[in-house]
Amino acid sequence: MLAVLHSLRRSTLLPRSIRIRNLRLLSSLASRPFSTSTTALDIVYRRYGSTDAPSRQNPPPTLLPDPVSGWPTPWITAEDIERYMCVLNENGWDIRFSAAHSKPTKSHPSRVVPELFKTYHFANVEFAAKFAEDVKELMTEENHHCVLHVADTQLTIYTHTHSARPALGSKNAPGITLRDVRFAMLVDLLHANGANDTGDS
Ligand SMILES: C[C@H](O)[C@H](O)[C@H]1CNC2=NC(N)=NC(=O)C2=N1
Repeated sequence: MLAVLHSLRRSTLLPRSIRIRNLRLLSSLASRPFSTSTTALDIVYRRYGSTDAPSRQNPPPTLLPDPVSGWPTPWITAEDIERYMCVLNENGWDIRFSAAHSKPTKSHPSRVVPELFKTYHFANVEFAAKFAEDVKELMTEENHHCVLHVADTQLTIYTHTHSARPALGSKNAPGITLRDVRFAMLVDLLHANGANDTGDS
């Protein structure tokens, strides 16, 4: 790494501005511990500064929401979005509005709802299918049910909470709650823990 720094400093091929920017970039990389891959766990820990190796058994105490009890569950608040969504988004989760997975009710046979979703990529169909089975087990453990869409070597997970309500509203309305945030993080931890054997790309 240092050799690269020296060669860049000497190279006159690059305009001075790019040379300096590259040097700053490289020196910052050189000073940081070299990580081979950034998994969900790394991002979570880098953000919260824990040093011990995380695992599903001991997820980061600062970030993973506690299990939520009772229904309807309040929607996530603006503070929740600030605290959780940036990390989830860094880990590949996004939000969309769709009626595809809403649970039909008498008053709403079909309803557009917000849902968290993420697509995982695997080296082959078997790994994708195995991970889908692991996620189904997690659904049972958490008593929280999401939609899995397996397409060849890709697995997309959609989650929202059917029995939910706006934090301060009175009527129930499906939405994204801390149940979904917790579930998404547990799936990422499951994936990060199993990354070596699912061969995900
Ligand atoms: C009675 C049962 O515990 C509830 O219906 C649970 C089951 N799993 C669930 N899963 C999801 N995604 N939303 C819910 O509101 C929900 N409710």
